[in-house]
Amino acid sequence: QTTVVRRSGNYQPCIWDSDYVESLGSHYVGERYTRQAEKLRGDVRTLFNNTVEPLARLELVDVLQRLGLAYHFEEEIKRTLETVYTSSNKWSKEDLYATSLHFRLLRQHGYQVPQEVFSSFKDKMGNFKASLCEDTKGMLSLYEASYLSIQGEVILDEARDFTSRHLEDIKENIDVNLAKQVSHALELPLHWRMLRLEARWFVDIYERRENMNPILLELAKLDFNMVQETHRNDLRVMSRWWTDLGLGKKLNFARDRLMENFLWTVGMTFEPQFGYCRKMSTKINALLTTIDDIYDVYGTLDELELFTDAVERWDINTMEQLPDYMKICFLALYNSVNEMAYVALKEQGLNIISYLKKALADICKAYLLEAKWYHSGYTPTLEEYLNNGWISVAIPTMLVHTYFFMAKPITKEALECIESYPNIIRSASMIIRFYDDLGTSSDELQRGDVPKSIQCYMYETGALEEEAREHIRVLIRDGWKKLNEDRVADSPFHQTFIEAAVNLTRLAQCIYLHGDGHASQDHETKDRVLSLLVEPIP
Ligand SMILES: CC1(C)[C@@H]2CC[C@@]1(C)[C@@H](OP(=O)([O-])OP(=O)([O-])[O-])C2
Ligand SMILES: [Mg+2]
Ligand SMILES: [Mg+2]
Ligand SMILES: [Mg+2]
Ligand SMILES: [Mg+2]
Ligand SMILES: [Mg+2]
Repeated sequence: QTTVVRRSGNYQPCIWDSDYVESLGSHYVGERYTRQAEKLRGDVRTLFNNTVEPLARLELVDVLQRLGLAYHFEEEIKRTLETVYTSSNKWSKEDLYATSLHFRLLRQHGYQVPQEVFSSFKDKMGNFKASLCEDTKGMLSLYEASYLSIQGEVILDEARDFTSRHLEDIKENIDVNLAKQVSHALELPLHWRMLRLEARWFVDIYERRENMNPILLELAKLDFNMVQETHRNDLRVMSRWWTDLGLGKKLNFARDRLMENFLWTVGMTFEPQFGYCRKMSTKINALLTTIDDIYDVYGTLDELELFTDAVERWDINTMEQLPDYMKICFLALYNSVNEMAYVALKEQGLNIISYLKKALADICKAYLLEAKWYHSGYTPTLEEYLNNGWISVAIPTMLVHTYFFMAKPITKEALECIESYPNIIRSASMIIRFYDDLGTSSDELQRGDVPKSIQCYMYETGALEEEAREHIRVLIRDGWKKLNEDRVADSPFHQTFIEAAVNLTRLAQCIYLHGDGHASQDHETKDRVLSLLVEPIP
């Protein structure tokens, strides 16, 4: 019996004490708040009906979206955009701000708007007119609109480069609020931002606007705090589940990150009605995080083969062949996933076990291939790595489960294409693989892990690390163009699921923006948890 030398994740212990999480108070519950919110929503509907000028209506739509209130006014927004779209011939050709706002909102909601609407802002040489630089609001609006581009739209690429370059300079001599919005946008375009974080940030910006509407501000704060309350309730339940499950304590080589696994689900769908989806997705995320560490850090190749076989067979009797640490993980997975299947059978009369089992087997096989590469010292080509990496980043498995936690009803058409992973899942997963590697590969390589996209590219081309990172950032930008196409394409999935895939991509971007926000819980991720889940807006 050779002594097995096992690597360790060197992960920090969990900073969120479960007693603290489970003691998080309830503030915004009860009739008083629901009645107040209802009244304010009525006032906003009146405001909508009294706003007739098309540009003002679009600005109201934009503010409602940024404040996180759009989900209450989907009908009003749909009607507004429909009207604007059918009268697009009346758009002013001179006003860059208005044209960009029209373009961004219509594309965001799936309307086909040609990039040529911006041609009138170019000079006879085909460049964007230098005079546009005086119009900061217009330049900012064009910058944001350019991120709704799909592949091959040269005018929008030029618009992105033109505005990025000039917005860097002009932010000196403009009013402080607008300057804040410019630097916020340059850090990350609106289209890529996590909705809840953006709402939290924009409330503070909106409050300082001279033309702000106090009804919108009051509703934005109240709704944010009431939604945060529902998230806190979901979190408390899942913290209790994780503590009772005891997996984080038993397998102390793996990440114990219940809070972050929950945060992923809030990023995916924040609306109160999707509490079940957040809770079940938290279970899947927590189990996959643990299994990822079994494959990446702890398991020997023989053991990993056994675990992969057990998941593929989905047969409780295969447990006997597993080492103890895998027995408890397999049984936790088996019980949790079968319970999810039970709920679908009870509520919708469908046996979905084969779909869940396939998604789990696919990821274990992807994990195993990476482990084989690592243990044999093989560095795959970037293409080889990515063909496996879009699955091993766990997003396809997570989204297949999310579909079943969200869909009412689960449809035959969706079942037929979910198994082969539709484009929306593939493009979101690929981008998240890139974000994950940018954020986690330095630590992963230190502890010993398969070469990641950055290292594969360096190995294949001889590029330096910074060049390789820049290449990955270009692939992310191109990935978003693909995602922009997939998010509006015909599909058997309802828009909430499509948006969940896009939101997961946005969440990954912010988790990994400054390193491994999933494993290292302090700094950015801690502030985010506090502002999103703990501290109400005063
Ligand atoms: C939920 C997840 C996206 C999935 C499991 C934990 C993650 C945060 C990520 O963790 P990581 O170890 O960086 O994945 P990988 O690099 O080993 O694929 C992969
Ligand atoms: Mg919504
Ligand atoms: Mg642990
Ligand atoms: Mg890993
Ligand atoms: Mg891994
Ligand atoms: Mg990683």
